[in-house]
Order: sequence, then C-alpha cells, then structure tokens
Amino acid sequence: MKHIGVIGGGAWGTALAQVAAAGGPVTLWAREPEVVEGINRDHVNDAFLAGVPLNPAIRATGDLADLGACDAWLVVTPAQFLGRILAEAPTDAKRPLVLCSKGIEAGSLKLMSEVAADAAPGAPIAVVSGPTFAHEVAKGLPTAVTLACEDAAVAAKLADRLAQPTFRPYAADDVIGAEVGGAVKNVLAIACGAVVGRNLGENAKAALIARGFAEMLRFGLAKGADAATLGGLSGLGDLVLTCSSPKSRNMSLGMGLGEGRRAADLLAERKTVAEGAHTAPVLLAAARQLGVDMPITQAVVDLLDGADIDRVIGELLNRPLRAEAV
Ligand SMILES: NC(=O)c1ccc[n+]([C@@H]2O[C@H](COP(=O)([O-])OP(=O)(O)OC[C@H]3O[C@@H](n4cnc5c(N)ncnc54)[C@H](O)[C@@H]3O)[C@@H](O)[C@H]2O)c1
Ligand SMILES: O=P(O)(O)OC[C@H](O)CO
Repeated sequence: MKHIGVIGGGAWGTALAQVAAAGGPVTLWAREPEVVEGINRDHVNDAFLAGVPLNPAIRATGDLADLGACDAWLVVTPAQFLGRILAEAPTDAKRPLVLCSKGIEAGSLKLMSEVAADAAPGAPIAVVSGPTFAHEVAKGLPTAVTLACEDAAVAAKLADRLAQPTFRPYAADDVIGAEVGGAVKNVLAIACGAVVGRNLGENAKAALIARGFAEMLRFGLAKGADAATLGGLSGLGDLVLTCSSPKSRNMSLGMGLGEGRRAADLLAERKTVAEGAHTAPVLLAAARQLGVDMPITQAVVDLLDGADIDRVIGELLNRPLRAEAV
C-alpha cells in the first residue's frame, strides 16, 4: 500500500495528506480550483488550512479520475456529500476506502460506512477517527486515532502506511463504534458550547460531558457498537477534545447559541463545516427509530431550530429524576 488518494481538500483532508505524504506518494482531490492551485504552486491551502506549510510532494487535482491509480483512498468530504462524491470516484472492490468524515446521512439515516458500501460495493471499508484538530495534526503535533476495519490485515496495512512518529493509529475491528463516536461527539460539543456560552459554570460542563457520553453509549450500543470503542480515542477521546476548546467549530457554534445568537446567523457566517448542526436532527431521527432516549441531542436540535436557550436548559434540567445507569 503505497500511493494514497485523498478525496476532499478541506482542513482535515489536507492535514491527512500531510501525514500520508511523509510515508509515500499522495494525490489529493479538491473541489475548489484555487485549493488545487495553492497546493501545487505554493504548497499551502489558504482557504481551509491557512498558515501551515505543506509537504511539496502532495499533488493536488480537480479531477477524481487522477486518483484511479491509488492503492487506498482517504475519504474526507463533509458527511452530507460523501455518497455523491464517492459515486463519481474511481473506486473498486479491491482497494480500501478509509472514511474520515464524521456524521450521519440526512434522509437515509445511514452511517458513512453504509453510504460508502452503497457507492462502492465490496470495497474494504475502514474508519479513521479520534481527537484530531486538523491544524495540530498538519503541524506535526502528536495525537492517536482509532483505525477500524473488519479485516484485521487491511487495518494493519493501513496503520503501517499512515503511522508517523506524531500520528499513532490504534487498530480496531469495530467500524460502527468508531463512526458513532465521531458523529455523536459533534452534537454534544454544540451542547457543551452552549453551556459555556451561557456561563453555566465548570460543573455544568463536566456533567454535560458525562451525560452526553451516556447518550453516545446508548445510541452506539443500539447500533451494535462495542462499549470499549466508544470509551476509546474515537468516542470519549474525541468528545473530551471537542468539548474542551473553542478551536472546535462545533463547540464555538454552541457558544454562539449560548450567547443567545440565532443558529441561522451563526451558520451563515461560516465557510467551514460544523458537522454537528447537520448531524443533530438526523441523529435524533435515528435514535427515535431505535427507541433510544437522547435528551441532550433533542436540546441541540431545539436550539438549532431557534428555541429560547433558557427554556431549553430548564427543560433539560427538570426532566423526571432517573437512575444514572446508561
Ligand atoms: N477539521 C478537522 O479538524 C477535522 C478533524 C477530523 C474530522 N473532520 C471531519 O472531516 C470532514 C471534512 O471536514 P473539514 O474540516 O476538512 O472541512 P472544512 O470545513 O475545512 O472545509 C469544508 C469542505 O466542504 C467542502 N464542500 C463545501 N461545499 C460542498 C459541496 N457542495 N459539495 C462537496 N463538498 C463541499 C469543501 O470543498 C471543503 O472541502 C467533516 O466530516 C469533519 O467532521 C474534520
Ligand atoms: O472543529 P470540529 O468541532 O469539527 O472538530 C474537529 C475534529 O473532529 C476534532 O477531532
């Protein structure tokens, strides 16, 4: 496994290209011609990853057909576009697709692995997910991720190809667990941001993270995930990161909501993706279908729909008392 294709030239696709380029050839597909030109000519992605010099060996293209000779593809589009872009990508049933987007598809309620299986029938599917702010990874600051694939040999080959001294993949076989963690933590980070933006204090933030993790567990277990995966890098690890810093697009969106600003205005100001805003209503619909109670997710959906912040907080705190068990 030598030549890596990266599908998506946002912050995370570019950061992953930087990681992969340290170990061999990389071709990155980006939607925006200016991103392709910036990477090829100046070795920067000013649109989505400003301030990080990129490895000059990364070759960018605007034509998905140029990724046809790659040995594996990292798929890093926003979750809602993954199916459409994969349908046009030169994938086949032999070479792995490594899904790096975090979300659930609207309408179908499918996880990214289910969307990818429809678009590329038979292709080995892996997931890379964990605490990974793109800027930090691209600058070579250390982190560790879950690399999940049902085929242990494929997971080991991918881990070998992507591992770097500051990027440490841990192999796993629980694809669903790795996906659920990444999708759900974005929604919980919006809730956490709202707590911070409303100045509700550190205790409230910690309580929200713990009860949010209970929601992640409930939903994940109902989807067939392993609890150990949800308690690992792609679940709890990423939840802690994303609820810790306004560098998170999801947490900063929540902070704006906590300050009483309208979701529509906050989202209109952004060029970058806050996946939790797209995932929240889809996650709630998927949870209802499974009969899983997700009050924090419900609160995020209400806030995104324009509900009054103090009313939403009051409703969350005044639900009937219950046992702590998941
Ligand atoms: N940025 C991070 O730190 C980070 C880390 C881990 C995972 N992720 C995940 O990676 C995925 C991509 O996020 P990102 O941060 O790289 O994106 P980004 O916010 O940096 O960039 C936005 C991306 O959306 C694409 N886009 C916009 N409109 C589109 C359309 N109509 N069709 C197709 N693509 C369109 C742009 O081309 C660009 O690649 C998300 O699921 C995100 O949750 C991001
Ligand atoms: O900036 P966010 O909230 O999209 O989070 C980025 C990554 O998912 C963190 O692992």
